[in-house]
Amino acid sequence: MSIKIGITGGIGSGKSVVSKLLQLMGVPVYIADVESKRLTETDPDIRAALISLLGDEVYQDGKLNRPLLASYIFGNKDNLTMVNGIIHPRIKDDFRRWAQSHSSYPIVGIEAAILIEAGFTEDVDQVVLVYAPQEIRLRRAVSRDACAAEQIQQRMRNQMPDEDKMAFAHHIIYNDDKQALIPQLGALIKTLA
Ligand SMILES: CC(C)(COP(=O)(O)OP(=O)(O)OC[C@H]1O[C@@H](n2cnc3c(N)ncnc32)[C@H](O)[C@@H]1O)[C@@H](O)C(=O)NCCC(=O)NCCS
Ligand SMILES: Nc1ncnc2c1ncn2[C@@H]1O[C@H](COP(=O)(O)OP(=O)(O)OP(=O)(O)O)[C@@H](O)[C@H]1O
Repeated sequence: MSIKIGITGGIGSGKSVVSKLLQLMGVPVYIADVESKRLTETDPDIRAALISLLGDEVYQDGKLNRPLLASYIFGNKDNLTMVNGIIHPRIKDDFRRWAQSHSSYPIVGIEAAILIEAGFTEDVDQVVLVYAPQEIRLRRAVSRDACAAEQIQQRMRNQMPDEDKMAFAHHIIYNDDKQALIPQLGALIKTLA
């Protein structure tokens, strides 16, 4: 059985970069953002539940209306909780199956911004926090997504502050423009293996 690591960090922290590097270093990583995109479009139970909450327009030509869902959940905590309650159990089941099918690897990972908030920590052995100060995260996310700072800040308000996530982390990878990532990840793999 593999050691399962949960890779987390708020929006713009650099989780995707860290996950890509880990994959290059031989660690398969389940990317929750990508898989949740797949599941929201293919899982009939998720589709039915989202349509009953938001109406038919939440899907357009079979594709999820992402701006509509985003404005529904990021502006209202109750809506966020409801939608998370529909999608997260499915991601958990899917990750369990995926981990089983990758059990020959010594280490596997799951990358999720809201690993801790969504209770995915129960399904992993160790939590790895990718940390960058909030102003760096905001700058990176704004330039990556070419969107307004306010839009990123709205998502940040719906995530636990990364400083609070430190209490749950077994390992912290600093992605703060001061420390290089590859040596930190090499040391992490050595510690885990
Ligand atoms: C709301 C949706 C449609 C917005 O889509 P969009 O293409 O604009 O953004 P994308 O999916 O690339 O997410 C970008 C970032 O937003 C943040 N985010 C997304 N969902 C959530 C959430 N439920 N709670 C807090 N932050 C979130 C994360 O930092 C994520 O990396 C989409 O994020 C979604 O379906 N979210 C619900 C599923 C979920 O919880 N995904 C996150 C798993 S980590
Ligand atoms: N060390 C770094 N140096 C320069 N740019 C970086 C660094 N780390 C990340 N970035 C850039 O910052 C942006 C955000 O990084 P990334 O997409 O990995 O964040 P994330 O934590 O996965 O965010 P999200 O929660 O939105 O998925 C990307 O455009 C990425 O290329």
